[in-house]
Amino acid sequence: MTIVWTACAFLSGALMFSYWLGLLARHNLNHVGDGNPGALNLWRAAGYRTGLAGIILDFLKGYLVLVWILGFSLENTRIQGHALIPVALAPIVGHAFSPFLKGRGGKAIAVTFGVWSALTKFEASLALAIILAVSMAVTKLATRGKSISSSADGLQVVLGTLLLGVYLYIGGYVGAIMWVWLGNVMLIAYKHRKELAFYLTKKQPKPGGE
Ligand SMILES: O=P(O)(O)OC[C@H](O)CO
Repeated sequence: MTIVWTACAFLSGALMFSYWLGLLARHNLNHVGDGNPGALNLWRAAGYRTGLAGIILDFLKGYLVLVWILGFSLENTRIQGHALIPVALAPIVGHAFSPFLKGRGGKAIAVTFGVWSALTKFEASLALAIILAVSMAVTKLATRGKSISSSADGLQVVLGTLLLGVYLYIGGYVGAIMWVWLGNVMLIAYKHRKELAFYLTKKQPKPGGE
């Protein structure tokens, strides 16, 4: 049954709501900002109302499918032990490599929040949101309010997801949850590889996503 649940979770994650909302508003997100088919570029292209709808739908496709499969509590879920790992990672993989976009997909930030909200009853998502907010506030202070590069944005997201692991570990999370976190970090780092590469090559990533 794990394969069936993983497939359902993957399919839900693969639904590219922000990209499709962009098309409905006559914008191809591949040509907006950094080309990521996510809610930030939808917001830029189609305004805050459509952008918010994209954030909510991209969040819910990770949250609702896992609540449906796992229930509201991991203690009483039908998915036991390490079977949780592929099921929980599937919505993130689905968004990151969506077959609806020929495997290209997005950076998987919004769906990551949805997944952690389902796994930890919002606790880890709140922690990640606070980590990212503090990191952005510190950066704003350090740069005296100047807007920062997409590389710096990407680095913050990757470091924030890494720090989430420290929070989870200190919070007593063990076993499958920590493997889900590790898989999540690797996926987020891979999807931000061009931004991270800047710190090695000093070449800014070109607009156009992948
Ligand atoms: O990570 P995504 O693809 O959900 O997109 C969310 C934001 O647009 C990323 O900045």
